[in-house]
Amino acid sequence: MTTGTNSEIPDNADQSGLKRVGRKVRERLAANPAAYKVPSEEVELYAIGDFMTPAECAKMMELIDATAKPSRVFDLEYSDGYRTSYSGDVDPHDPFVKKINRRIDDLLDIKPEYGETIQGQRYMPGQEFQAHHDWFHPDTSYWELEMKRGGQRSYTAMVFLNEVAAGGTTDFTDIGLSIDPKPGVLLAWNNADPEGITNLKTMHAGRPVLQGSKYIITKWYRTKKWF
Ligand SMILES: O=C(O)CCC(=O)C(=O)O
Ligand SMILES: [Fe+2]
Repeated sequence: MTTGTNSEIPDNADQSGLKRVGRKVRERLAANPAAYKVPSEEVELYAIGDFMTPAECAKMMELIDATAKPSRVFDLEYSDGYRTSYSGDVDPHDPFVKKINRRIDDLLDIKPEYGETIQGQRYMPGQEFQAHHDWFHPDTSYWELEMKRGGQRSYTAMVFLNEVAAGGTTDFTDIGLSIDPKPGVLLAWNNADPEGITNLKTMHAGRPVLQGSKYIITKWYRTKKWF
């Protein structure tokens, strides 16, 4: 991994971009009394309560259901054992989705063009998203392509849309933090450390839903224009 201090070394790991986005979000959220910084030395993580109203959560869940194929066979075929939830893009041109999208951009003060489209996820009992990092690992087949189409994933924003009867917590497995889904709550975390180095400690999982269902939206930001 390069440090970016020597201009002859290309910043392949996107350190300067990650550092820049991280700083900007930090400044923005520090000035927002509604943003609660989750106490951790290792991961920069914030929670914002009531980011979406109950009516907005209900509407988003309807959109997720509308894009989700109801068939269980489809779900089984879709699943790769790693992320077993239904997952799909909600229509980015839908005026309501656009409104929520703009609100997240504004909350974090990240350029709208850095943002990937909002993803909806629906977990039924037994479904989960096993421990992973949202940032791209350099040893993967898609790393080079992704670096060219927006750079590294800088920030993650995620909103819980409903109360889960049992299970479905979001666990940051390396720092021993477990977060209960609370409708309307937005979580946002920096995938890098303040120096712009991708942070191993951001390892997290969507634990299996045991009872009921779990709906969330996720939005990932890059360090450059995403396309
Ligand atoms: O479902 C969760 O709690 C985690 C989702 C997640 O990690 C993601 O969408 O990247
Ligand atoms: Fe994730």
